Amino acid sequence: LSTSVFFYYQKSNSLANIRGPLSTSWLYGNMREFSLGEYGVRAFQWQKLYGTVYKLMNCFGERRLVVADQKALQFVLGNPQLFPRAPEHKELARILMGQGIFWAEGPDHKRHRTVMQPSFAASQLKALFPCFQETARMLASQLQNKFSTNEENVVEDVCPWLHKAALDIIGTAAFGHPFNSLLSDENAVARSYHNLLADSMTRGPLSIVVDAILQYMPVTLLRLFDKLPTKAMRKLRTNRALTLGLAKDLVERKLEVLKGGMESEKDVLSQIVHANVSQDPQTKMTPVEVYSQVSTIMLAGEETVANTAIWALYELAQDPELQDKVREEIRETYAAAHARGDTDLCATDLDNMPLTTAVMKETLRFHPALPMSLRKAAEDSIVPLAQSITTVSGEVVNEISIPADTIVIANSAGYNRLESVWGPDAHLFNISRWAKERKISHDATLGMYANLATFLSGPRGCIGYRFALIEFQMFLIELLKTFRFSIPPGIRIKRELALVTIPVVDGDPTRSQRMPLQLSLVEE
Ligand code: HEM
Repeated sequence: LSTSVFFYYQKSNSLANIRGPLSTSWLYGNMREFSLGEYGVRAFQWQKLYGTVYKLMNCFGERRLVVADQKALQFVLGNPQLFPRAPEHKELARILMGQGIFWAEGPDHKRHRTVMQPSFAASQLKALFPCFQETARMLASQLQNKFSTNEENVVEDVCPWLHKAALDIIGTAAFGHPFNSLLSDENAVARSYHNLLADSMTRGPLSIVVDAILQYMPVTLLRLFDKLPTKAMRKLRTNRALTLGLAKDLVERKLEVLKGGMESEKDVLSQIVHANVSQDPQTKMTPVEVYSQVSTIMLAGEETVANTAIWALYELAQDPELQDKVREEIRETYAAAHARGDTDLCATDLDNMPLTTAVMKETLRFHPALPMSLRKAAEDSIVPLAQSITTVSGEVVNEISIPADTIVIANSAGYNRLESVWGPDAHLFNISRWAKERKISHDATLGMYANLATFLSGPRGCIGYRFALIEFQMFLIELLKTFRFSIPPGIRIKRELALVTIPVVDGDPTRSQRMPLQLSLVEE
């Protein structure tokens, strides 16, 4: 305890000169305003007031650092050995996804990444294009079934549909295993992912305090959390057991294909299993690690893409003119494919749709699925800043000292709204910023795609971002080709945080994930 108190005061002193909002509560600090209610409202106000790096009070007076500065983010995310995940967050990753790449740190993470990275290469994913296409079409066709004869429009919550479609794509493209969840609810593994994060990541004052207490617990005690008899933990345990069973079957099947000398299938997992078999015994992943990649890919790949596509539909539903323009681009792309003698689009057609791509980039900027990621300083560091900040004492500084044990909140949502990078309209959803003629500041580029922090950056940046982009684009193409979307009268949607940002209908006491949209059929 005395060591904790010593480090706590040491850390408090070094961060004392960084500005930030006053804490109104010793118990909650600023965390209720930061992470509860409509996500982002307060955080963006604070960023405007205090700059791209500011200090936040967590529970019991613990200070955290919120970082949206490009250079500082590059430094923190580019040096995972200096800024690993905190032990309690690593444990949460284990509870959710097992001992896969998301959980692994240091040389173990490098080992996982080396085996897995080639399976997510653009050339590999191109071969999987038909899986993306078929599922996106099935999604549109199932939604079409909601229209009974003569009905001009229907109001439908699009969340379950996008989640099922995202799961089905993971099934076929990532595992070569159809879940068919768009067709029926019979698959138990698929069912266990339904609302998994929204239901298990409780969003309330208690979760803030519990999260703060966890960091003072030894890992052995943290492990007991997994055994808690709560509804949320039971849901997570069931999900993990079912996914593990599936993972074992899948991996065994893929190993048999290899042993039988047959050509390996194209799906991501087959490629991973294949790559792992050919690895040096020192760098191979263990069977448990390979199984854990199944739950990791399921969770990391399903919730994120589904929510991103849901937010894109929300933005398009508010802008019928933009929707028509995108629909026209889709129609032209299909017409060009037919004109060259193809019956269908091919993967390279996706690269020639500037308007659709602009909608995707702007959605990823404006609604990052994971708005922040937490790291813990392993040692004292001096971190450079792209934009200087003014300290409490009035000094203007272009580097900051981050003491060991500080929790750093890598604020991707904040970076994606920086006026210095995105212009004075950074807080507006405006796809024209992606037009070629409008120059976006790239003083210090960040991220894996379009200078966005949405997929983060560095050695732990999203391994599946290319997969996500193809999937997202195919959803937009097939849905906009078939439907016009609008916001039903009297509905206001707000954004809440349940590890990922989810839509919630304002005033809904259940605060469940919902996005009711009005759909009408596009005339042929
Ligand atoms: C719009 C969709 C997506 C977004 C916004 C997104 C975002 C992210 C972010 C921010 C991280 C880093 C998280 C952290 O370190 O705290 C990450 C990691 C990861 N993502 Fe994605 N992701 C998306 C889609 C996907 C897809 C489709 C897959 C797989 C099919 C995937 C697989 C992964 C994996 C395995 C990691 C862990 C990488 C590592 O630790 O080395 N993601 N993603």
